[in-house]
Amino acid sequence: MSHLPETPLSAAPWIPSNPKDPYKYLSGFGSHFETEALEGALPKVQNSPQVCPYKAYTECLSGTAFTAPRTHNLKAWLYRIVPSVGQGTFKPYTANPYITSDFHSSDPTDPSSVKSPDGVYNVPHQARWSPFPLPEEGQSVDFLDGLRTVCGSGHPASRHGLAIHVYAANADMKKRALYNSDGDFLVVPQQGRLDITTEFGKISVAPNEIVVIPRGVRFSVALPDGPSRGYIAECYAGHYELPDLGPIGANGLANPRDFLHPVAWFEEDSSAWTVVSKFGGKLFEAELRGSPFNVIAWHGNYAPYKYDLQRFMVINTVSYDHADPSIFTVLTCKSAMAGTAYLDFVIFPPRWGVADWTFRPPWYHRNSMTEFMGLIKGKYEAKESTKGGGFHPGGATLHSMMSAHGPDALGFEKGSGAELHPVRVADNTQAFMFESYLQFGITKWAWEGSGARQPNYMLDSWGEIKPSFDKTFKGTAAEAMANGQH
Ligand SMILES: O=C(O)Cc1cc(O)ccc1O
Ligand SMILES: [Fe+2]
Repeated sequence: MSHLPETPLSAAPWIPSNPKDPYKYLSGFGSHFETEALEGALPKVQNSPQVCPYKAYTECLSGTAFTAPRTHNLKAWLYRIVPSVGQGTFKPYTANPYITSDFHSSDPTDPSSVKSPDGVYNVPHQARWSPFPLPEEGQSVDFLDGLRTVCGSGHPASRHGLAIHVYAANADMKKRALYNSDGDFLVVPQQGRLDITTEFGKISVAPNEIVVIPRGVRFSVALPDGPSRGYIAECYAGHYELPDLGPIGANGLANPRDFLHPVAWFEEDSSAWTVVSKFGGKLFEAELRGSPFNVIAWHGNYAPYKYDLQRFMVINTVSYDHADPSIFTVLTCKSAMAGTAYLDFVIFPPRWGVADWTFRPPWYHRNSMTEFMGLIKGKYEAKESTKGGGFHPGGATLHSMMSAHGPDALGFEKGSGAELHPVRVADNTQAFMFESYLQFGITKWAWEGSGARQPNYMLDSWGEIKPSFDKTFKGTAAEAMANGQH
């Protein structure tokens, strides 16, 4: 019997991840765009004429220091009905106390408890969470109030580190806009589309797509599909870039033309709005004189963008061994250390598995990097066991630097007994990893407040692993060699 699918994959239709997306986009990672919602709204030639077309105000939004090298310099020029200074005084926003950037205990060796005085857990424990809870029926929670910090490292004040958040919401943000002073938000929806109005225009993003909202960009989220959930990686340092391709060549992985930026869109609304700034990990609110979405035209290379993960061109072995997961890097936020990321965004997309003589699932390992994983849909290879809850869409795992992990007992059994035909791996699934060279602290909400952490994850996954040590067995590779296959 053939192990190949009955319908050839090449005959299957290409279905985009977001077929209902109503918006138009500008394509190209890092391009310098021009877009106007009113014809002639962009000043010709210069950035700041004495009086702008339509008597708009000029405003510059920079994503890097003025003096950053040209290859990394990011900025946008916005032409708006009123400038962003049309705002009241900031005061603390207290409705959501679950966002933080305090990740390091002052006494990590506290012998009485692994819990630090500020409620952060700095522990090497392998952790797994069942799907994070959605708002209960009768509750009305928008994207802003549904944000929860799970873990992170460093602090935005020194522009070093990152935070990982999840969101769970069931209501639109209405006349509230959020911007992040601390870093870029990389949003990975897991359930429900996000209809995001930004200063730069509108973006629709569905599960299996991602969206990046850069530092400073004001946005408001509506939920056309109702209850929504997802993950966010926030980098306090630089910005997300496409990874270098090295010997892969000029093409492959995430291709630049598949990154989509909004076209200018504005509304004339002078009623009272609220703007919320995340600043130093805390939230502050101020009144706005009118909608912040009043930009009639913009140009530049600093703008939000989205990407359909289905467009990722997957590269992997066609000979032997399990390749390092860095081959699946979509975006990276580099540190100053060569080849070492603050944060790599890595996916585990549908693909063919063809490796000969090989244990095909991931190997057991202890990584010098920290690995946070989430699941958008389907299941993740090598996590076969559902004991204690399993790894499900909307859940997460954290394997901190040097903390041992790998296939669970059942995953090992299946992987070491599998017939090595070409097989489809991860069809209709999408797992992802936020991988970082930093050590993470885990928030009190994630550890105990969410109710989602699986306390016996280690034993449930790996407790049944037993030695099958056999002094006479020379290994499958030796067998293959003896048969002249290796
Ligand atoms: O731990 C994990 O499941 C992520 C992972 C996947 C893989 O294929 C190789 C290494 C790795 O850390
Ligand atoms: Fe790993």
